[in-house]
Amino acid sequence: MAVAWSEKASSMEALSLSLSPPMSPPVILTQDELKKIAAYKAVEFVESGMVLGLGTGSTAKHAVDRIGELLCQGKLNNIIGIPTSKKTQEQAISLGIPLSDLDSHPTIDLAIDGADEVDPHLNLVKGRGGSLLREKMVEGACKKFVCIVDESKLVKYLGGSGLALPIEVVPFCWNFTANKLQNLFRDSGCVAKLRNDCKGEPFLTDNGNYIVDLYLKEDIGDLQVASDSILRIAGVVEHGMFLDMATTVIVAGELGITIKNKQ
Ligand SMILES: O=C[C@H](O)[C@H](O)[C@H](O)COP(=O)(O)O
Repeated sequence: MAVAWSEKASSMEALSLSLSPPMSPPVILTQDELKKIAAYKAVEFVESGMVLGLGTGSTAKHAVDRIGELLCQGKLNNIIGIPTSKKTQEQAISLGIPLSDLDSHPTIDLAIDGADEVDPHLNLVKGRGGSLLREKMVEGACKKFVCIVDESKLVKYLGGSGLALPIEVVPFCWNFTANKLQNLFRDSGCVAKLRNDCKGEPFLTDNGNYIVDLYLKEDIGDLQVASDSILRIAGVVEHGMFLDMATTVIVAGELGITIKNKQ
């Protein structure tokens, strides 16, 4: 379902963005504004009393801010948030969103989170912010997972953006694991690189693990086969492909919002 900006006043009003009158030049929105529009639209799915998976990243941050705002205004009540990272946990606490975890709430009504890539079948790449493991645990426990992206995240196939497919690995002999991963996809011209932080040290996930980023030159074919092969390598904790998990993807682009639902 595609909705043009001019017809989509409610999301835009929520953002207090001024729309051009009909026939005037199109409004040029920044990437962050598009992320915010997708996030606000997703929060329209939130109802009082829900247990919510709270995503991580620059897009999900807008959704968490909006949930906090609606709680503060009394327009939402009795929300319980399950954060997907320490950063989101801190943000939610600062906004006064009550929090819990999967141990206490093993079933989540709705999760809202961003993605790094979305393919035409609504498969995702996630984890370029390093939060893929907790995201996969939380979003795997959801009745509904609404993914929110700006249109730059749409790809023909996973890996198609030329950016990384992140794999969380244990630090022990990470180079051994990285070589195994690179060999697995050598026919796709794969290069595996350990992710470093801004100080040049190995990037540490919230779980104390490392991230090996896989750069793929070609489509890796059957994603379920690829997923199973990655997870069979000892040393791999989880990968950033989220296959068949998103129930809805909200895409914000220059021409409007597109809502894609899982078939
Ligand atoms: O680890 C990070 C998460 O998977 C993010 O949801 C993903 O990287 C998208 O982040 P952003 O909304 O900042 O592009």
